[in-house]
Amino acid sequence: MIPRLDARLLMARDANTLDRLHEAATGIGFFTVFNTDITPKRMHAVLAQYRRFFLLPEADKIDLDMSRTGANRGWGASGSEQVDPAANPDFKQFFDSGFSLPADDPRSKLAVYAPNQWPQALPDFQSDIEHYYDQARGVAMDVLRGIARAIEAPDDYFDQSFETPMALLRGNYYPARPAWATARDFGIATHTDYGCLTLLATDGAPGLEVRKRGGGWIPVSAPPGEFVINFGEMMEIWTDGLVKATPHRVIGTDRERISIPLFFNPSYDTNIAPRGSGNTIVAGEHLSRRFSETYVHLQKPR
Ligand SMILES: O=C(O)CCC(=O)C(=O)O
Ligand SMILES: [Fe+2]
Repeated sequence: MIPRLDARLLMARDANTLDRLHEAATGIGFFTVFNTDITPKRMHAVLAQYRRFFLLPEADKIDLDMSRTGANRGWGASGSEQVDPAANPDFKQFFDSGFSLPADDPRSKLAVYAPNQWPQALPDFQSDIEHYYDQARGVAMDVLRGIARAIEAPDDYFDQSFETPMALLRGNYYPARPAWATARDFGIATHTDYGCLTLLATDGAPGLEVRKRGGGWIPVSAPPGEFVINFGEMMEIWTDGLVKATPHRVIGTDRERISIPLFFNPSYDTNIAPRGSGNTIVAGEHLSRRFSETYVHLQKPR
């Protein structure tokens, strides 16, 4: 049901793989890729870094708590994000890092380019995660070049929009579903991602479910080294609805789970209005609005 694509064939512009990419992007909005340059061994090491972080005592994480620092970098405690206004805040924890601009760049004051915040208790965490961030962006850009081809744009159509990407790398930690959880409680409630493309690594534990057109849910899982890819709201807008931003969720099981999405968002000033429409929709404004709707500490009283 969810197509599995070979990254090597995608890079080689294999016709059948491009056809399946087109079908996945314009249909279910999800697929997986294997055979990228990021090996399973590398992925296990990155997953282990995030696991170490999440298992730190609260006292080692509290200084990085976004609801205290106001930054959108660092630690999000359980209950700090509410992606669906009809559900309770998510019970997952997360850790965010992303693209920072040098202090002399006027855009460095924007929250989407804020400086990263790293845990002092884990000496190798920063370098390992920064390295993975570079690797993951490389894979995401390769897939976008395939998408450009699939929507009959030049292969490098998206490239210039990702020179200073608001790309956010997140580690999600889902504990086993708590005993107190009700029907309104989720690891992450139903949502669409905000950006262009999400490259998701997981520890292999099941939990992710993708909404089918016409209703129902499809479970999706991938072992370390295989990536789940989906598209976000900006891509759906940009392609005038051709590429689909599909709702998805994690209810949570009796097992803990770690997932690592790279939200591959373009540069702040990118115009994501439909190609050829003559309109302007600023990517950074869309992203900032979605953050202010879903981060509990930024939400306005309703
Ligand atoms: O953990 C997952 O499988 C999905 C996470 C997700 O949808 C998100 O962080 O936006
Ligand atoms: Fe998501």
